Amino acid sequence: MTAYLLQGVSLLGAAPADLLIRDGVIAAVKATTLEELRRSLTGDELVEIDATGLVALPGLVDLHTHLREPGREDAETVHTGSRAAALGGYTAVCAMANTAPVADTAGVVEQVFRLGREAGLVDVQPIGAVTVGLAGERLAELGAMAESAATVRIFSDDGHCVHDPRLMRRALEYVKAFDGVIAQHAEEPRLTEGAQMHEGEVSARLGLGGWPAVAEEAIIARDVLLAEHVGARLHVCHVSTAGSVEIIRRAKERGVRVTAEVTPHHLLLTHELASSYDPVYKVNPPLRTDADVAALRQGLIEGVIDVVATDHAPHAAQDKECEWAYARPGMLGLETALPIVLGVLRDECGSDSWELIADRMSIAPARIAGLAEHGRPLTAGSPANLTLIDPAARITVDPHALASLSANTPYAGMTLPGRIVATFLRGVPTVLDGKVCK
Ligand SMILES: NC(=O)N[C@@H](CC(=O)O)C(=O)O
Ligand SMILES: [Zn+2]
Ligand SMILES: [Zn+2]
Repeated sequence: MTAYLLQGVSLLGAAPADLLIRDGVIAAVKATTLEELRRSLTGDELVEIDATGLVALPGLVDLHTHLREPGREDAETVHTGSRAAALGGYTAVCAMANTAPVADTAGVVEQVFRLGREAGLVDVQPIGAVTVGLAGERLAELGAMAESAATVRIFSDDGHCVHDPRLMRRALEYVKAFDGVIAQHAEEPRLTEGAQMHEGEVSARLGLGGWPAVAEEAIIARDVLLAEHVGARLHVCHVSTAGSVEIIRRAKERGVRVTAEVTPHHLLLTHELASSYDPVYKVNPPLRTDADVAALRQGLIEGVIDVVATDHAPHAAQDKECEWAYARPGMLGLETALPIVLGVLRDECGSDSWELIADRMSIAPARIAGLAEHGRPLTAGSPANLTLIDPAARITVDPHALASLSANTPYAGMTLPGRIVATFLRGVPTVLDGKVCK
C-alpha cells in the first residue's frame, strides 16, 4: 500500500508539521522532518506531497445528504454524490431516506450502503425512514434497519415532518434501545399549506404563500418536550429561525438530549433572493431574514447548533428550471459547504476558525451519527480520514463544472474562499490536486 508524506501541513491551523499516512492510519506526526521514517520505506511506495500553506482537517461528515438513488438517478446517484462529497472534503455522508422506493426497509438501506461501498469515495451511511413510505402513519421496521448490514442509527422522514405526536413519541422510545436518534424535519404541515417561501414582508410583496417561523418552532418545542419525557435523542434538521435557536438553547440548558444542524445556505442567504423568482432559491425550510441568519451564526459559534449539514438536495433541470410555484425545493451543498462556512466564520470571527470548523463539520456530526472512524483527532493511530484545504485560494462556482449530476447551486458565479486540495479515506486519496482519483 502506498504511503503518503504530507510535508509542512498545518493541523487545524497549528504550526506546520509533517504527517505520514500509512496502512490506512496516521502513522506519525512530527514538527520536524521524518527522515527516519522515510528511510524505513522504499522510495517507490512513498508519495511526498508538498503541503506548505495547506490546512488539514479530519474528513468532513455530512449528517444530511440526498443522494436520490434509488429512484431519481437522473438527479444524482450514490456514485456522483460521492464524487461531489469527496471534492467537498467529506469522508462520510448520511444519505436521507426520501428515495423511491423509500429507505424504510433493511433491503433498501443495505442497497444504498452497498452502492456507497462500491463507489468507494466516502462512507455512505444510510438514514432509515421513521414511517412506512414517509406517510406518517405506521412506524417503519426500525429494528430491522438497525440490525441490517447498514447498521442504521439515524431515522428521519426528512422532506416530511413526523407530525403525529404519538407516532413521534413511539419512534423516540423505540430507538433508545440501540442509542438511535430521530432526525426531525420540523414543519407543522397545517401551518405551511400552500407555502412557497418565508412568511414575511417579501412574501406579502410577491404574493407567494408564506411558511411562518412558528411552523418550525412549534414542532421543535413539542419534540424537545417529547424527547425529555422519553429520555431519548432528538436531532433537529436544518434549523432556520432565531426562535428555534432559543428553544434549543433552553432545552439544552435543561439537559434534554437534543442536537441540531444548520445548513450553509441558511447561514448566508435570505428571503430577499426570492424577489428574483429564480427557483434556485426555493428550499425547505425557506431562506429567512437577516435577523435569523445572525442568530443561526451565533448559535453555531456558541454550540447551541452542533453541526453544519449540507441538506444537499439535487434536482433535475425540469424540476427546478420552471415556474417558482412548480419547482421542487432544495439546493446543492456538498462542494461548496466548506468555502461558505469558512467565509461566514471569517466574517464573524475575523480569522480562520479551524477548530470550530473541525468540530461542527466533522467531530460533532461523526459523534451524532455514531461513526467511530470519522471525526477523530489528527494524531498517530487515528484512521487516515482527512482533508487538505488551501485557505488562501478562492474558487468561482460554475454549476456545470460541479461533480453533482444536477446544477441547482444558489452560488453560481460567486467567488468563495478556500479550495479543497485533497481528501483521504482510510489512507487512500479520493481527491488529489482538486480532482477525484477514480
Ligand atoms: N430541503 C429541501 O428543500 N428539499 C429536500 C427535502 C428536505 O430536506 O426537506 C429534498 O429532498 O429535495
Ligand atoms: Zn427537510
Ligand atoms: Zn433534506
